Amino acid sequence: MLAELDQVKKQYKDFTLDCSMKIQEDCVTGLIGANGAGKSTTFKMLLGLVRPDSGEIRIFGKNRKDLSENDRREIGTVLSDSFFSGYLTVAQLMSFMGDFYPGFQKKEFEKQCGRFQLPVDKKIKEFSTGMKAKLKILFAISVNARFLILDEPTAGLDVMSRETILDLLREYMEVPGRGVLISSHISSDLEQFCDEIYMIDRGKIVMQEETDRILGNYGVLKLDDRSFASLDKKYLLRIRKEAFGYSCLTDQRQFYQENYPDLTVERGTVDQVLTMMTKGEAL
Ligand SMILES: Nc1ncnc2c1ncn2[C@@H]1O[C@H](COP(=O)(O)OP(=O)(O)OP(=O)(O)O)[C@@H](O)[C@H]1O
Repeated sequence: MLAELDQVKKQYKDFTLDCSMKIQEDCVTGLIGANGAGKSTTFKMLLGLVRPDSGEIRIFGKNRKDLSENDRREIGTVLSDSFFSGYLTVAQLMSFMGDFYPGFQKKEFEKQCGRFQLPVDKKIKEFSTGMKAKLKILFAISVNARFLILDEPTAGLDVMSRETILDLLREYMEVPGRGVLISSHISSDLEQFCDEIYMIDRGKIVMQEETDRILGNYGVLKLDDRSFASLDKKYLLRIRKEAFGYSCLTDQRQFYQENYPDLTVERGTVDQVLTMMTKGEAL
């Protein structure tokens, strides 16, 4: 296990976070939720930047305070803008990265900069948003950490740049024993990339599921009032009143497809499932 949050709680004035998660090796774990749902607070607690009020956080099986220097170097994260002095060039930054991160692979990093057309002799302040995002991910990957914690690494990027970054992360995951925790409010990113998805809503984890199971077994039924009244509801997770009748979320799509061939049963996308889990009602 790379990391575990066990009933971790944090209270702000009008916000309560109450979160349990497990992040496994060889697995990309996604945290998805609306703005203000608690994603960044969860990440900050994992990184030791926010102290939880209660609960336990373990990284590599240890409490944060027991992590060795080497353990800490095994955690890669997207560096904040403030880390990069905009007046430096990538070449200048590269020259001292090795002092901070002994695992920094300069040659590989340089190669990747070429591949992603990041000019090493241009000042970072002159980079576009997409170039900066790629640079940050490249740095995070190049320190050769076992565990990457990436809070919205694709935020503000166009489709092409997002794809590039996801490709980079896929390559990173080819080495056994590694793992990534990533958040995004773009659910299609997570759908393509994550093995396991946690959904967070107003500080609570409302669902945890393998992506393959979401895409393979979940579905949304669209029914009028009469069909809804006669429906077997035992496999419904959430229902939502609509103008036409009801939308219902199930994790047994096949059951409804086989037993109600006339019903409209849509394949569950991560986005649909999140919407139903957060806006629908439990039965
Ligand atoms: N230091 C703080 N003091 C008070 N409230 C805070 C603090 N940090 C976060 N919050 C509140 O906690 C809630 C969750 O914020 P958080 O940044 O974790 O959400 P998020 O899911 O990352 O959102 P976004 O997608 O917008 O980044 C918000 O209501 C926010 O106002």
